[in-house]
Amino acid sequence: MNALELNKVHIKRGDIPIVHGVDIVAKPGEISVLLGANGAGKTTILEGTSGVIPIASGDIVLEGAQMCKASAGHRARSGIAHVEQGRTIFAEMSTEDNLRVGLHPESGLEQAYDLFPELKTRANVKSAMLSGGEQQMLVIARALLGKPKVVLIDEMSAGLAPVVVARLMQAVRLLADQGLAVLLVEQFANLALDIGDRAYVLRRGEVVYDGSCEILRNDPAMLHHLYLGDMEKDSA
Ligand SMILES: Nc1ncnc2c1ncn2[C@@H]1O[C@H](COP(=O)(O)OP(=O)(O)OP(=O)(O)O)[C@@H](O)[C@H]1O
Repeated sequence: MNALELNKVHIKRGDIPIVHGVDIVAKPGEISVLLGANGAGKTTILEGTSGVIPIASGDIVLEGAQMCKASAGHRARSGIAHVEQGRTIFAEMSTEDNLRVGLHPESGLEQAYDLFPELKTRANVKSAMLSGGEQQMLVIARALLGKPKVVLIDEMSAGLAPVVVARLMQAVRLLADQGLAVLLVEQFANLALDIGDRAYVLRRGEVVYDGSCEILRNDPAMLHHLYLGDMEKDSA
């Protein structure tokens, strides 16, 4: 069964239609990668899915249960974790206290420290003092401790050094290998395609590619064309 399904989802920002009837799935054990140029609507889709913003129409289904009328809190408790852009930490609190905020009653902190041993060595440090990469590890680990069924990750690599991004990508792959469904929005398409299973390319709010990551990884010209589409014609 799919962990998460978006069926014919339309989303507006104010009165402006941004996302036009997208179908997206995320399966347990897999990474679905959502790619597209700036402004294509990737963040809007994640926010509509987690309930940060409402959707105009369509269905959001989590393990067979309709979510589109549920509050953001209900969706989170039901198993949709959203790692938003911008690394939202409680800066004055220690790493460990930040992790405890997300802790499911049946979880311990070990899962976070197993995934990112780096955080254990920084457990008692005020999280404002962590590096950008460590802060990103912290927000991903915190999302994990709520025992989600699907995790939505938005541009985790923003502003980080390539070696740190590679470390994060490896950890996300591990999460999927442990059975989680992941929907990953990423600016570095090639890195995401390296770890992903299924890819979606979004252009101006529409899915213009839905298929394997491998095909796109092996065809950079196709990827380029999917990103730019008729903008190439527009500028010709
Ligand atoms: N809060 C908002 N109010 C109004 N319009 C918005 C808002 N946030 C985003 N938009 C518009 O919605 C469209 C899609 O934005 P979105 O952030 O979803 O794209 P994206 O694909 O995630 O882009 P990026 O890679 O730059 O983050 C853009 O035209 C953007 O200007």
